[in-house]
Amino acid sequence: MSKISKFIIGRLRGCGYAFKGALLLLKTEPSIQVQAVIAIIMTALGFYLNITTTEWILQTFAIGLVMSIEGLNTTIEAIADFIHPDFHDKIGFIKDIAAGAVFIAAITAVVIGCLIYVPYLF
Ligand SMILES: Nc1ncnc2c1ncn2[C@@H]1O[C@H](COP(=O)(O)OP(=O)(O)OP(=O)(O)O)[C@@H](O)[C@H]1O
Repeated sequence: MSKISKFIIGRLRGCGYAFKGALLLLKTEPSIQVQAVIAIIMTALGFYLNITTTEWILQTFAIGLVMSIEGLNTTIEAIADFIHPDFHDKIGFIKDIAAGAVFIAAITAVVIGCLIYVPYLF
């Protein structure tokens, strides 16, 4: 097999694992499930109010930002629980700052949502 074929097959396999990981997140993580439902509602609202292309870009970016950081937060929690299943201040700190990153992304998404939708609704 040529070098280029091996490279392409490797990348495709990597995409498969990543897709499997995204499905695992959606199937097992309640926070991601809630965010996915909110994303569907916001997408429906976007179509209903016929938002502009720029607004679609911002909304899509905000949804992707929150869900991907939530995925990383879940990963950090899983690693923390695996390497140190018992209570430890440092594990608490690690989990808290990971959750803090999700909070920052979520606030950013709410601000973007308000900037897009407030002018349409009021
Ligand atoms: N092993 C631990 N040692 C110290 N504090 C912990 C530990 N596990 C959890 N905590 C504290 O409890 C908080 C919640 O942790 P947990 O792992 O339940 O996160 P969660 O956001 O509720 O998770 P989930 O995504 O499963 O709902 C952490 O942010 C941390 O403050």
